Amino acid sequence: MLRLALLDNAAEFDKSKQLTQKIISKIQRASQNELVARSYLEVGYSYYLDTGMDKAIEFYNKAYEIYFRLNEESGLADVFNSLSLVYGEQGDKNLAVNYLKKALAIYSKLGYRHAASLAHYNLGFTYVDMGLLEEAKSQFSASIEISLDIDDKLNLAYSKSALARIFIKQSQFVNAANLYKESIAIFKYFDDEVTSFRMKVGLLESYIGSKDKIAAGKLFNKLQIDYAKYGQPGYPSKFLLISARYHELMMDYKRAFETQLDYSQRLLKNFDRVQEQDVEKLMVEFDSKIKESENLLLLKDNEVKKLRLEQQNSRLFFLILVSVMAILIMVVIGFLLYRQTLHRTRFQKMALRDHLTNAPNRRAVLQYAKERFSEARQTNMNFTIALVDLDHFKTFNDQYGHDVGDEVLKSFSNACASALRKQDRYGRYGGEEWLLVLGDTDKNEVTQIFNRLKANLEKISINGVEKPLTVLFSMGVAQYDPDTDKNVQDMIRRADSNLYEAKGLGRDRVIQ
Ligand SMILES: Nc1nc2c(ncn2[C@@H]2O[C@H](COP(=O)(O)OP(=O)(O)OP(=O)(O)O)[C@@H](O)[C@H]2O)c(=O)[nH]1
Repeated sequence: MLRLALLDNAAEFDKSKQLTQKIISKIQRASQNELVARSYLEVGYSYYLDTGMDKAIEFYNKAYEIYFRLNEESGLADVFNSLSLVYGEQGDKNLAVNYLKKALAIYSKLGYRHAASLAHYNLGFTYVDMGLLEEAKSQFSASIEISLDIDDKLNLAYSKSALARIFIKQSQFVNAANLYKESIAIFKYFDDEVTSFRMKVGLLESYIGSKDKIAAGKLFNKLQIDYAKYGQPGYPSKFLLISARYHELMMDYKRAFETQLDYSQRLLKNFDRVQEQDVEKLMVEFDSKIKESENLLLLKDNEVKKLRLEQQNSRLFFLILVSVMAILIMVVIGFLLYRQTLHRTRFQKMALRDHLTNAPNRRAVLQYAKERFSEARQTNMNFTIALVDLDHFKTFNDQYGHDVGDEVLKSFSNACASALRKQDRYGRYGGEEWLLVLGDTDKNEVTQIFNRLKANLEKISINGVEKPLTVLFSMGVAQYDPDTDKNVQDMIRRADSNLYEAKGLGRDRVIQ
């Protein structure tokens, strides 16, 4: 199953399909028990990642039949959750909502509060897509309430920022600003500067909305420095769009125009990368909004003519007015383009997070590793990857139940977040397997990171478990070697074989 996950991540879908067939034939020979149902879920998820939605539904339904026969409610809830993802992606939002509600009812009944808060969160986003903002608000509020109760800081921060976004849509800028501030404080606590930056852009948008020039000015200056650090070159960052609105607020129309133009050009380049289907949809809406823009242009044109008659001597004034009109049109067009991409960007973001631990998922961390790899090839800089696998993790599930196993995974994610340095990233790679991507790091520093992580996992308190638990893990490391590594998968294979060796030598160690 882990091999299947590795192939999915490496986008080696042909091999993944062969392996899938093998798993299916083995499953068919095995007895119809819970393990089989879990395997169907995994195979379904593999098809989902490869956009084989019909096959994904087929396997989720097989898992459903077994869980239904076994009367295994938590399994049923997982199936509903998975189905909601598929239908949400296919655009059937009503069905996605129905499945999420069913999963939520079960998680609430069983007291799986973490899973319930995530289901509220996902429901909130589905409602936003359907334009049901009040329903979305109550889902995000419920997610906030549970996250506060179970002290899940990350989910709390994400839910608050989602709620803030709705307040912005409803022009309740003071409420939005307060929520963004609370959310920023949490991301700072986790040292997550990149997400903090995104939230601060939301805060700036709130200040601009409430026309608070002083607060907006201070924040804008800070964000310009952050943008140089955390912005993606060439990408149509939302920060640019908000910057244009900021300059407009400050009546610096020239900069507003230039920034808006820069944003629009990046956005147009980005269109090449979106699917044809998305573009068609965008164009339909774009056309109708262009007509609105033309009407606006006509209106403004009349105004200009009138002003020209009244102020024929004032050439300068005329030029300023034309500039303002151009900016207005660009802002309207930019806003429409932004609305289209927002939808897609949010789903992309959700697709990059692990639902259980809130950590980056395997797709996200692998993408990051690939970027670091091509950077290292071009600049000859060093970088390191490490595969981490929890030791005897199955015994946590067997001894204390699946719920405690989930908590152990969350604790491991939190331990990673505090043990790693600013230049490092991590993500959940498989069930209890994690991938760390480390910046320029020698062997000694790898050992230090291993020890820091180990120290963080020495005494973990978990609700419902009397004594603190100690979580051990094994780590396999690979340094980038320009002579042998042709792609990041070569490095992962070497790290995997070191991990295998660490396990063979008795676990609880790092091999590099
Ligand atoms: N609670 C919980 N368990 C999971 C999750 N994903 C995978 N698992 C379980 O993790 C266990 C992994 O077990 P094994 O692959 O045998 O490995 P292990 O027990 O960690 O032993 P070693 O890796 O050999 O040290 C399986 O029982 C899976 O069911 C999850 O999201 N939550």
